Amino acid sequence: MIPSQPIETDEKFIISGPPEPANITESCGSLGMFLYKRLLRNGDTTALIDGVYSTELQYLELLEKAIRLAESLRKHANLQQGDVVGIVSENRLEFPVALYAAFFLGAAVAPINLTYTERELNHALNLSKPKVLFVSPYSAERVIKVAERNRNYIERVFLFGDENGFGSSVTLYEHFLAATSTINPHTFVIPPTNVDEHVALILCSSGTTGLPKGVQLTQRNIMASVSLLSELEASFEVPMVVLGVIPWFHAFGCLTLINVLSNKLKLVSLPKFEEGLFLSCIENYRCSFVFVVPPLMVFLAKHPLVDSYDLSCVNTLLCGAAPLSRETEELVKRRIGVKHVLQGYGMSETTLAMLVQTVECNKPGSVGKLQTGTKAKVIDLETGKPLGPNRPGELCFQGTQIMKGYIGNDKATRETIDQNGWLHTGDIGYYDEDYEFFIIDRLKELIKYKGYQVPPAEIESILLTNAKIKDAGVVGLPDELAGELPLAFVVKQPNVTLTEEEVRQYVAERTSPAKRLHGGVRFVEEIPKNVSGKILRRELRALLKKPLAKL
Ligand SMILES: Nc1ncnc2c1ncn2[C@@H]1O[C@H](COP(=O)(O)OP(=O)(O)OP(=O)(O)O)[C@@H](O)[C@H]1O
Ligand SMILES: O=C(O)[C@H]1CSC(c2nc3ccc(O)cc3s2)=N1
Ligand SMILES: [Mg+2]
Repeated sequence: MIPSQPIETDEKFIISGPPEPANITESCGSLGMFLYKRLLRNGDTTALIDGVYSTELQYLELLEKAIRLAESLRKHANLQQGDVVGIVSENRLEFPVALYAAFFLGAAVAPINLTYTERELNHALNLSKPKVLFVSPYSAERVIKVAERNRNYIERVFLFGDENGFGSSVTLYEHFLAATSTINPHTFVIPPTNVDEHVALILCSSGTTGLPKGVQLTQRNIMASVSLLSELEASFEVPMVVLGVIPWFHAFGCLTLINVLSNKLKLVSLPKFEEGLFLSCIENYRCSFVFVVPPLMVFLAKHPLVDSYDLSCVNTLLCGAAPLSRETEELVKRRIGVKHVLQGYGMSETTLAMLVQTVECNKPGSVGKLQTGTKAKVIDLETGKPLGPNRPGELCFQGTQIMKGYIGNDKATRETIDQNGWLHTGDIGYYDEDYEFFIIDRLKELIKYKGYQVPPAEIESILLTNAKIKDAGVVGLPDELAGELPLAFVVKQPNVTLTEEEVRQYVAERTSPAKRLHGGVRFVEEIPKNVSGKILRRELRALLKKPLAKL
């Protein structure tokens, strides 16, 4: 039977981003040389400012310290190309020195969350098996305990800061750095590598849907991601002073740090998010560009403290890592007068953003268009066939930012990257006729109500528009008849009265029947989230199993 319509070829619905800038990597031969050249080019301008102590690091100082540390690691810690360096620390000026020293030696870096418990630290360290560890005083006690149990691969522990309260089990980073005070940065040899094979970063995914995975990013992945800010920078009318509060042990923060340092920008670092410190840092250092995650946008939209600071210096907020509603975006724009809120979408597995809005393309609620050197398709959840515009399905990507694979877990790698090199994200979204993408939610987290697939993020965004609600998290309450019932955990604003019926009514007036809170409302003190701003819905589902507190 001859089809009445031309059969839609798969190729028709493969979307390609702009070509990658010419020979971005060929001329360097290694990530180390690529980064070395950019630090050298940036000269003695300020690279980093510690937002708490106001100490500064110039680009050439960073280069000289990183080279000296690399030489010390090579000479006195026997660190070689292909070894792994662990960094368990908050954002502080020694972090990029250790990061770049490892890159100059052709070693891989495993940044690890310093707030991890001993159990989590043990899991993360056994993924990457670092030969040497750099630790912050804030995490040293726990890390040293775990390191002592893993001396079969951890040979040295270096301590940031200027006091060593841990005896001979650690070496002060400052003393180790001083061990080679005379090295000439211009004579240090950075070995060539195979940029496509050589692992540069081993990142822990956020652990939102289970135990964090060890995501291996190659040197090419990192180099390919650097173009993100160079393109954005070109379109900004003000010099970019970037606030770095996103943790550098996470993909979003670490790759943003490398992006900033590769594009001659100035980064003000904060060790963690504290409301007053965050706002005073923006005001004091006149930060014009702030990377944020949605909880920080909700803070800027709703917290009274924001009115006590002058944030008129902020030109652009660049938000990602979790769903951001257009309502929250509008509230922030109106309240602090920021010129641009640009969303982006990425995964640890995609190095940095795959999709990012620009000044020219930023429809409300969209996460923007495809990055350079990247292809995308949206596939039907049943058939796996690529879909056309405005048809929701699973987002899949190919390109120079796609990870090498999960360390020590070929099975999980094969389940994520298919035999044609497509990375299956597990995220549901669509693209419109202008090829701007919209994220709906995670496949794993959709609530199945009577055959409908209800995205929790959509109900959460509606709840956040209620002035009496400070935060919200929505999950499915298991139900024999319906499958699951949408249920909201709600944090009230201080000193407000709000009843369950009011909340149910508020949502019912704004949604179709399937998306209403058939499972009810639970008032809680806070919504559990990880440091990259994602709601830990598995912890909310665990609360459902606990008996309701007696009234
Ligand atoms: N702009 C965005 N809008 C909605 N979701 C986003 C956005 N950016 C990132 N995400 C979510 O974050 C996920 C990537 O996060 P990350 O790699 O840090 O680990 P995770 O997927 O949260 O945790 P794990 O893989 O360990 O369960 C994406 O798969 C997507 O679900
Ligand atoms: O979701 C995550 O955990 C991380 C992995 S990297 C990433 C993002 N990267 C960018 C870069 C620019 C931007 O505007 C948003 C994001 S989200 N998200
Ligand atoms: Mg994930």
